[in-house]
Amino acid sequence: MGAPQELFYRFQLLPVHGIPFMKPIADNWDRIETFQAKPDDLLIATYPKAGTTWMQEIVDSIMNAGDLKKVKRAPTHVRFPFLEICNPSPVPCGVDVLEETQSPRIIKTHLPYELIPKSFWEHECKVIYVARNAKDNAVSYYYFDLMNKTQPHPGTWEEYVGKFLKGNVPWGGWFHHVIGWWKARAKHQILYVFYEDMKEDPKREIRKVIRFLGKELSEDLLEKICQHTSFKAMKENPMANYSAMPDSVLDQSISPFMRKGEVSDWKNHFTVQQNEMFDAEYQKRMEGTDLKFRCSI
Ligand SMILES: Nc1ncnc2c1ncn2[C@@H]1O[C@H](COP(=O)(O)OS(=O)(=O)O)[C@@H](OP(=O)(O)O)[C@H]1O
Repeated sequence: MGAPQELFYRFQLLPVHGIPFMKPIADNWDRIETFQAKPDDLLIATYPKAGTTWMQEIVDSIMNAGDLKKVKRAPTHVRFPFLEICNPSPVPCGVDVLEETQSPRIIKTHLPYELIPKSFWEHECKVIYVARNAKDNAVSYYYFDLMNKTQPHPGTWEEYVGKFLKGNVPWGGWFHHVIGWWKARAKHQILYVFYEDMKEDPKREIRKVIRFLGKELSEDLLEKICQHTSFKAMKENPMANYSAMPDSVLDQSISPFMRKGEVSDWKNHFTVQQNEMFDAEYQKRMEGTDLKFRCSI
C-alpha cells in the first residue's frame, strides 16, 4: 500500500443504519450504498475474522484451476478488492479500486446482509458466506484489534468480551450478522459455509465451493488446492499472510495475521465466569433460529 505512516490511526466508530463502522467508512457511506455491481461479481462475505482470507485463497485457486503461479500473482488485499473499506486519501477506497478491476470481480465484504448495496441483488450475484463460532471468532477479533492499527483498541480481554457481545466493534454484532445472512439464503444465491466444517474436512467444503461456482476440477487439482490453502501453507505464503501490509497498518509483531487457525482456541482465553456469561447471552440471542454452530470438532 505504501501509505505514509501518519495516515493511519485507530479510527473512532460511527453508526451507519445503527451499525458501528470506522469513521472513513461512515463518511463514505453514500458511495458504498450506491455501488453498482455486475452480474458476474462474486461476493465473499463474512463477519470479520471468520475465515475470509482462507475462502479467498480457495476461490482464487478454483478460478485459476489450481495454477499456483497465477494465484500467487499478488497479495490477498490486491487480488480481492474490499468493497466498503475506506482509508484517508491517497489510499484508494474499495469502491474506487473496483471501478478499475476487470471482471469477473471477486469482492470481499464484512457488511451485514441488510447493508449490502441493492445492485448485488438486482443482478442476482452469487455470495459465499463464511461463518465461525462466536467464541473463536471473538478471540481472533480480539488479537486482530490489538495488531490492526486502524481499528479501535480492544482494551483487555475481559472488556472485549463485553464489547463483542454488545456488538460494539467495527461491523457490529456477530449475532445480527450470522443470523441475517442465514435468513437471506431463502432469497438469494448464497453458499453458507462454516469455518469448523472447513477445518474438519477441507476437501468436502472445497468441493461445495467448486460446485457452487459451476466448475469441475479433477481430484488431483482438488488435492493441490487443499494443500495450497492449508493453514501452514498460507502462513508461509507472502501472498496470503498479509506480510505485504505495512506494520503501520497491521503490526504482526503484536500478533500474526495467520495466528492459530484452530477450532477451540477460545478454551485458552475464556474464564469459567466469562464462558457462563457468554453462554447465557448466546442462548437468548440465538433463540428461535435453526442456525447451529460447533465450538469444538
Ligand atoms: N488456511 C487456514 N486455515 C485455518 N484458519 C485460517 C486459514 N487462513 C486463515 N485462517 C484464520 O482465519 C482468521 C482470519 O480471519 P479472516 O481471514 O476472516 O480475517 S479478516 O476479517 O479478513 O481480517 C485467523 O484466525 P485465528 O488464527 O484464530 O486468529 C486466521 O489464522
